[in-house]
Amino acid sequence: MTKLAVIGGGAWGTALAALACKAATGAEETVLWARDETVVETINEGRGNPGYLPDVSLPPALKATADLRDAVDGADIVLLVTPAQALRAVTRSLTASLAPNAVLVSCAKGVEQGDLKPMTAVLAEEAPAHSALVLSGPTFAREAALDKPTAFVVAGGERSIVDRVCARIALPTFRPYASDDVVAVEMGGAVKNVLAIACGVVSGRDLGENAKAALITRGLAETGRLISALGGRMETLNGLSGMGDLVLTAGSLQSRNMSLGYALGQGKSLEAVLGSRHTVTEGVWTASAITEMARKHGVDMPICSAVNEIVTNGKDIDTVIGGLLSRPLKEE
Ligand SMILES: NC(=O)c1ccc[n+]([C@@H]2O[C@H](COP(=O)([O-])OP(=O)(O)OC[C@H]3O[C@@H](n4cnc5c(N)ncnc54)[C@H](O)[C@@H]3O)[C@@H](O)[C@H]2O)c1
Ligand SMILES: O=P(O)(O)OC[C@H](O)CO
Repeated sequence: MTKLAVIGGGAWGTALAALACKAATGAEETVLWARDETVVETINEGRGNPGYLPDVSLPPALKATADLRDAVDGADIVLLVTPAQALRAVTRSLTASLAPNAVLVSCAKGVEQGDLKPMTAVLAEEAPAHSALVLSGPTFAREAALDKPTAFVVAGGERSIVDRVCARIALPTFRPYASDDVVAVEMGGAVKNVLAIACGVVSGRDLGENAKAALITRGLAETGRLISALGGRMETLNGLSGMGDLVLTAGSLQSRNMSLGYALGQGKSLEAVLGSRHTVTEGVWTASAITEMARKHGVDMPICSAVNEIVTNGKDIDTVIGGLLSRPLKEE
């Protein structure tokens, strides 16, 4: 018997656990850890996870637990699906219970504030004896959980381990692609959340489709500069975890990042928008980390810094947009 544990009972954790359960053969177990006992009870009683994935029924074989040790005990694959800023603390509290062969897969999209660490670097620091992989791509949890066709990337340094994770979770409607470019895969997912906020602001301010296309394209260019500086490859940025996820997230009000930007663009305050939701909007927390990272590596990221001015420093949106538009002319 092998076991896959999913850590985090929010929208994406629940969707991944449901999909992994559907992909399991008879000899494979799937367990979901959620810190909230009510979520655990509701899942185990077969009533789904309505607070995070309304109207999605979960496979009866999916078992949830609020006991972290129980969840990871004997697991050979552990998917970590908490918000990015919580990943270190959660990983630290489960490391001692990991099986020696456990592989850790970050499914969070963000960069740690303060230390400016990508998620696999956090995993490597907290659990150095275990392989650290990343799973990312254009994946709205609800669509994936409803078995709508979804493709994504699993990246890691050792191909046989990446292939093992892909094989365990693959379904006809949930297609993993393997990659060895961990840096580009995780940075593409982290930066797109910040850019999606910018696209939301543009839509909310009614600045037009031309402006949105320009933001997406120039946003990809600045993501590419950061990825190159960190040692990742541009061709990865052109794939599912880069362009694919940016196009998805920046183009849909289903996205929490895009819709937050939209509300800001319409004049709502950040506090009011965040106060009205119980789920994470990663770009708000990653904007400052990306801006600092860019500064540290001497990379020009004007759109991410503009978002940071708005969400971290509370600058007036029109002043920030004016600043972006009055930058010196340059080559593409
Ligand atoms: N929802 C999606 O469509 C989607 C898709 C791909 C990737 N992601 C990424 O997955 C990560 C999780 O997103 P989500 O949509 O599941 O978020 P969510 O807000 O729906 O759920 C977050 C979960 O983490 C738990 N949590 C919050 N703080 C915690 C802490 N300090 N310690 C332990 N648990 C904590 C919450 O109780 C909740 O169960 C994010 O990085 C997000 O960018 C989300
Ligand atoms: O709702 P968002 O903005 O957190 O986006 C969810 C996923 O990351 C889309 O791939």
